[in-house]
Amino acid sequence: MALLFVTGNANKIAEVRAILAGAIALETRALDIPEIQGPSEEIALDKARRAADIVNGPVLIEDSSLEMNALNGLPGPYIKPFLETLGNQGLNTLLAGFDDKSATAVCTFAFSEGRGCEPVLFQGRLEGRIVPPRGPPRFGWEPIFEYQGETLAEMEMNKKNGLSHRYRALVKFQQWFQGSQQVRDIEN
Ligand SMILES: O=c1nc[nH]c2c1ncn2[C@H]1C[C@H](O)[C@@H](COP(=O)(O)OP(=O)(O)OP(=O)(O)O)O1
Ligand SMILES: [Mg+2]
Repeated sequence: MALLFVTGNANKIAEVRAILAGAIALETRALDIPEIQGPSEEIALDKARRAADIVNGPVLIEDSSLEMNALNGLPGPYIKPFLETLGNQGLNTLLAGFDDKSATAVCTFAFSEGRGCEPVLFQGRLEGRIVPPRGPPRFGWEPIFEYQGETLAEMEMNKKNGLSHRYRALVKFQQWFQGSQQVRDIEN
């Protein structure tokens, strides 16, 4: 049976499909679920509970955040409204007064078995730095997040999908999910 990935973001779907490369069959549903305030982990747990309530079955969701170290981790999970309001140039300006441009991209997946089931979390982190935009504006803050000399926007998709915060989180999820399916096969 296909796993339902709930997100309103088409770029996330494309990346998750490319990273899983068919290892887990995926269905998707575009729901824009309200997000609480708080740490990424709490946001992801709450998003998964709401998604499981809506679809009344097993769901996978993810929450992405961008932590700027000079700002003690802000914007963090609030990166989406910051990006929408300031743009990539404005996100650079936030760090204008600091020498420390380092930042961490964080991807937190949450999987719930269904209504009333406590979700399980899987997190991946990628450390880089914030730079003036370079590369095509394909997806979000890719043009300003530099990793080993290249912005994510300058990278080949395959390369990003083999090292990203999302890849690192999905490796953990895939290992856990396939293990839990095997246990189920033995039990059934
Ligand atoms: O790899 C990435 N490279 C560049 N930008 C990225 C990436 N991953 C997320 N982003 C952006 C999209 C959104 O502006 C924010 C996360 O917000 P976030 O709430 O997790 O995503 P969303 O609302 O677009 O979709 P969803 O329906 O899954 O919540 O960071
Ligand atoms: Mg969102």
